[in-house]
Amino acid sequence: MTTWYDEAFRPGAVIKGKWNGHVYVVERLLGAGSNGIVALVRRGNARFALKAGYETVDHQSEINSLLAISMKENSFKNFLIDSDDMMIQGKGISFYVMRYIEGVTLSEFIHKRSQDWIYVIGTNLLRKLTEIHRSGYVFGDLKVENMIVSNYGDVDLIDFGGVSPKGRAIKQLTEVYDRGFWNMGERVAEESYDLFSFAILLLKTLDHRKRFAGFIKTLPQNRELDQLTSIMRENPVAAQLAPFLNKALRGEFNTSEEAIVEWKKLIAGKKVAQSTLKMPWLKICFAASIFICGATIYMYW
Ligand SMILES: Nc1ncnc2c1ncn2[C@@H]1O[C@H](COP(=O)(O)OP(=O)(O)OP(=O)(O)O)[C@@H](O)[C@H]1O
Repeated sequence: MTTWYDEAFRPGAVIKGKWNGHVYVVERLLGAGSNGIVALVRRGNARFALKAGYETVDHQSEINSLLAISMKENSFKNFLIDSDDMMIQGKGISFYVMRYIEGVTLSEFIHKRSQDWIYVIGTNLLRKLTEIHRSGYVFGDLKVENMIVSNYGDVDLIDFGGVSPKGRAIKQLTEVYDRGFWNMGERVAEESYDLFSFAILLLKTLDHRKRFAGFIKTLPQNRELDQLTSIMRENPVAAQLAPFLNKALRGEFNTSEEAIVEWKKLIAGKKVAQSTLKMPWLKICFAASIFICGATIYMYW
């Protein structure tokens, strides 16, 4: 069965905003989730990610949250490019256009490079959370799938469907990242809610035994913090981060500003292994030296 988006999001399809009149050409689909469908689009020479929502009310609330956190002078400024409606089969579908972020998931990044990168990525992610918290909001649905990591451990958050004003109920969550699931606190939009998910995200990424798939199936009365602390005992990087992770899991940080200070103290002096840093210039020099050597041999032979 074909759906409205198969036609609207096929490569080469043209999407025209009803109100702002901007024209986008679809390059390819980037992904589809429970709230909407995201495509890589082109306007002139620029590339963007365009997200069309399944439910107008939820979609509008996602745009409002994104607008609210991008009001301040922070890294979310200019993330939202356009928001409009498109007409498909006589029906109005709302969409918004955002910066296109090239990168990979945190798990892929750590797998390709090394676990040491968690120190850099953790700092960058805490900075992002701090920016959102300063705007009076909480991210809500922090998880591996909702962030993109690029070259030097830069972090971008995507999917703002869970962003809630502080003090309100959490509106979108993913079980194992949710402190309510672990009986460790309420589902209220507090900075400590995001910091709990932050700790889970790091533990899930560092856990070689992939225990989280099993945690989902456990009965509520059997979910214990000890299941999480066992990961810290087994993984050397998680063990180093344990003082921070324990505090975040127990809700002992009131603010992300407080958390980032502690994080920085803990990771001071930790470096990313040189072998995992990409150094294109080194490869270029190496290739050039081989070429010069080859050319010299050829000329004097
Ligand atoms: N700005 C962006 N740049 C690049 N890729 C993006 C961007 N935004 C979203 N994507 C891709 O599209 C996919 C789906 O986006 P998104 O998570 O926003 O959808 P969703 O319906 O809200 O998902 P979920 O079911 O997790 O709530 C993402 O996993 C990501 O691969």
